[in-house]
Amino acid sequence: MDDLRQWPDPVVPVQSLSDGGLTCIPEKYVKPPSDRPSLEANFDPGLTMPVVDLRGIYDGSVDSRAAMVAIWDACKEWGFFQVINHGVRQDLVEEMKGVWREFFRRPSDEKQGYANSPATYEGYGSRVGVEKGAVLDWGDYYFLHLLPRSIESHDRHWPARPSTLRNVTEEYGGEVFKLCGALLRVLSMGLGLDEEYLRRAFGGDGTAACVRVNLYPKCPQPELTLGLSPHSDPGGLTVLLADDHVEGLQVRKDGAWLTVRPVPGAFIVNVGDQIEVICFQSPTTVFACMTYVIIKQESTKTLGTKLEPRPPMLLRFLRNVADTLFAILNVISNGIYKSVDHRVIASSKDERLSIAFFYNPGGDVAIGPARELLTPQLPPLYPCITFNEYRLYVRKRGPSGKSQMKSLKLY
Ligand SMILES: O=C(O)CCC(=O)C(=O)O
Ligand SMILES: [Fe+2]
Repeated sequence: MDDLRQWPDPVVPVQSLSDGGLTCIPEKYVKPPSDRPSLEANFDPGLTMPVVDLRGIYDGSVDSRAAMVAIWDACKEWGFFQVINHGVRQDLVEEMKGVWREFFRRPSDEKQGYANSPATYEGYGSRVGVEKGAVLDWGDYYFLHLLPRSIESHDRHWPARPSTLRNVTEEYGGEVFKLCGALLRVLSMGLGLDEEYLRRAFGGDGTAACVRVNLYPKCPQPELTLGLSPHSDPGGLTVLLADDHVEGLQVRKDGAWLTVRPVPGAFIVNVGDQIEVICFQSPTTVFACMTYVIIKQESTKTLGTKLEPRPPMLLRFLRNVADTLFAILNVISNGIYKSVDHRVIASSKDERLSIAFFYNPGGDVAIGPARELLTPQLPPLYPCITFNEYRLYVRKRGPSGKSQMKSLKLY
């Protein structure tokens, strides 16, 4: 059993490395060549993530049907979209960014007083997963539970300074929570389900929410590392407030990594694993997922033993075939909302701040494919397990490094 009370190696905040004025990044942040980002040609102007105006959904002042269709399509094709006129006050958004920037500027000793452990991740941290000697990401974060009240982070996990941080974060969390409720109604309707379906499936009043504030300090060698490794979000829906000035988020689209250009004042929304689990599984998707998992597992097993009886190039080729097959067949099946891999690249120019709000099922709520969407001929693709079990399984795998992060999805 992994010891979840402490990290396997001493944790050094990336901020302290960056402030120290390094010209080279330490070895343990250097990714293997196949995982390194290409810093050019990763923005395709012909392929931009949909931006949806939510005005009509709130007040009926414009036709909301077009916005709903845009959201349904985006969830199937991208797993991501941006929203404008989202109902969260802009001054609150600015305050939220302000208090967290201020926190990260506090003295290092003060921040270390909130250092987190892998048991709950609450507090100030810099790594994910407890695998000893793992290649690390170039980023620090602060993680807090907001809801339900019964698991809201204890007072000791909340930074005392700046003094307005807690109030602002809770108010912001409350507003974004409402936005997620509205979005879940739209997503339920897109599946032909009753509009409260997904909200109920997530546990109604027991629905959970947490926030992860990410700080990616300036990096002297962004071509060798990543701010955040590829992963899909394990929960329900994520609402990301991205930095106004520094880009960094990349989304996997048809096998390529595309850099997202955040629209000013917008949130970036993405579908998490639990929504994909609930969605309808068409036979084509089942076939695609099975093929994908089998090839992927085989190649991981072989790589995992370090025997490498086959040359790594062949394995990489097989993985690419699996990824491509998965992408193509998913497009053909066109029937589900997808939880899509994303990652963050580091920047040599400036630090980047992002605030991810996670709307998750209650920990004890069992999530499985919607029965209403299954027929006897259509077996469910995913097992029905509680979100806590899912998280435990995820955590046991130790999310670090690309292949492990990618294998976190429970098929
Ligand atoms: O910083 C970003 O743009 C993405 C953050 C993210 O994916 C996460 O916190 O799960
Ligand atoms: Fe994420």
